[in-house]
Amino acid sequence: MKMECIGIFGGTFNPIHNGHLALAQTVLDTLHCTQIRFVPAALPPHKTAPAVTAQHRAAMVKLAIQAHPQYVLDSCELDRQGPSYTIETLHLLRQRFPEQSLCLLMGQDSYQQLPTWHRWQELLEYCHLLVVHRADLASRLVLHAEHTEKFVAIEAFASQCAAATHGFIGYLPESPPAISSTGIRAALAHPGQNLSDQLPVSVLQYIQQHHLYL
Ligand SMILES: Nc1ncnc2c1ncn2[C@@H]1O[C@H](COP(=O)(O)OP(=O)(O)OP(=O)(O)O)[C@@H](O)[C@H]1O
Ligand SMILES: O=C(O)c1ccc[n+]([C@@H]2O[C@H](COP(=O)([O-])O)[C@@H](O)[C@H]2O)c1
Repeated sequence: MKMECIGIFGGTFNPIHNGHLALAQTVLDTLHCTQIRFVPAALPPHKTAPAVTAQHRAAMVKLAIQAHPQYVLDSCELDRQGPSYTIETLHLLRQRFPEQSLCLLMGQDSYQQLPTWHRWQELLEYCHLLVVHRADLASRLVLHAEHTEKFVAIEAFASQCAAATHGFIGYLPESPPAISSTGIRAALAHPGQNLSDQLPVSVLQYIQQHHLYL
């Protein structure tokens, strides 16, 4: 029998953009997850505290995903104090979903930084890990030595996500568009630019209504 697979997509989402949404759609098409949980980081561990509050960032995620029945806003990191360590989020989600397969999603840039994450070697005890290629990153995926035995080709990875609760790594070579929140923030600081191909209109309207990123 196939196991339910839940995608976990953490990010600063400052703001959420079409690259994030394309990543989620590619994952849905590949893994047949029943849901993807978008988890905005309250205090991203490796970034300076965002000027835009976690509440605003979460509200933009909610708007961006509201029309998609398989996308869920998970605010669990907003309820915690201190840095938003992913291992703590996974611990919580594993308690909430003990029988399901959990798959942590991340872009290739995040994966290359993984050894700097809090208790990173324990991540695979809680979830699978799917790394998605990032078009604006020239280099190819460099697997961490600790992961070589856990890495499987994408077809086998999709099968493992339907058979095991955690423990495998996969790589999706299809790139979402080369969009970044950094680029969007820079563009928003110069009003008059057309960003409608980079983020949902509802998010753009929210940004304008609340005078964010000026
Ligand atoms: N265009 C993209 N292609 C592939 N992965 C992406 C893309 N944009 C973001 N991601 C991934 O989504 C996750 C959350 O990203 P994040 O919210 O930090 O957005 P970002 O665009 O990278 O932000 P910033 O430019 O502020 O660093 C990270 O794992 C990141 O690698
Ligand atoms: O747990 C950690 O130590 C850790 C370190 C860096 C990043 N993360 C998580 O990785 C996700 C993407 O991070 P960022 O900084 O690219 O938005 C987000 O959910 C962060 O909380 C987690």
